[in-house]
Amino acid sequence: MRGGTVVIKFGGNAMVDAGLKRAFARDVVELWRTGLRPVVVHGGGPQISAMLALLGLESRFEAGLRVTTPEAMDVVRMVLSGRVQRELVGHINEHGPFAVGMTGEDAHTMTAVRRPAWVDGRPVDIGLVGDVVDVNPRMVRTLLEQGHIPVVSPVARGEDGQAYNVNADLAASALAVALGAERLVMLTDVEGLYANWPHSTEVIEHLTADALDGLLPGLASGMLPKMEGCLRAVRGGVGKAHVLDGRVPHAVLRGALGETGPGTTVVPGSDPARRSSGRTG
Ligand SMILES: Nc1ncnc2c1ncn2[C@@H]1O[C@H](COP(=O)(O)OP(=O)(O)O)[C@@H](O)[C@H]1O
Ligand SMILES: CC(=O)N[C@@H](CCC(=O)OP(=O)(O)O)C(=O)O
Repeated sequence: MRGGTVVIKFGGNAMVDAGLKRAFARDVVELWRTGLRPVVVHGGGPQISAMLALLGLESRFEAGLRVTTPEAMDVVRMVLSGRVQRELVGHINEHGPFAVGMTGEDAHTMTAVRRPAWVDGRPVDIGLVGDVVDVNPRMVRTLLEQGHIPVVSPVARGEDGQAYNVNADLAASALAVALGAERLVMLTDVEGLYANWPHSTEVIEHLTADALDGLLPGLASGMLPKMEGCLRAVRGGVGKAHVLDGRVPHAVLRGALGETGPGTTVVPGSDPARRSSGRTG
């Protein structure tokens, strides 16, 4: 294999459309054919919420993280690795024997500790939510060396053997660091990081790690773990992290191949942020 490793986070919100999922799978195989080594980490937040609702269980988030009871944890595991991952693996494998699904629990790939959410400067108990503290990338590397495309569900194992629900952005980031990935590409359902959201759709196109660090405390909901993931990635040695609109055809090709275009790119270092001329309102 010639190319470097690219970790791609495919968000649950970018996966709501069957056509988009098929197009994403085609693009990932295309990347593999160019010689890159794609690793997919998938989300599934909306799909988990839908299943919880069907079962009459509550969905509640604190600082962008799902409050996860033991009952909810069973549903998270079932939906992520029993449904969302299976579907994605199936779409990729329409093109050949490429994809192999696994979770962070497999071969102790991701070890997590229970994490609180920080709300108004105070820790809040959010149940079985994990922060990845150790990644053993051996299994993922073996799959890559065998010519496979790993598709990883964001569930990690605690030292106690307990399964923990990990935000997929943070799982992708931890894996990208451990693999020494060239890039981390996060596909979501907005054009990138908006400055002053929800009052404006002005995309911040370029951010250094230090500038992003300063912005993090002001970020809300799903963007908080995503940008925290980008920050951890570039500080951990990943060359670039992109947040791109997964609803746009071939966004993943653009991000992984390093072509410029709409979206937010985070790089290591400390220059100021650069913004596009988007709409404000
Ligand atoms: N500053 C921001 N810029 C863009 N989107 C934001 C911002 N703050 C919060 N959001 C919300 O974050 C969402 C993306 O995160 P999330 O719902 O977790 O998506 P994904 O499933 O792709 O991880 C957007 O749809 C938007 O509603
Ligand atoms: C702790 C936590 O919040 N875990 C997430 C895992 C899935 C995820 O991150 O999915 P998206 O990328 O689609 O948001 C959840 O339960 O929704």
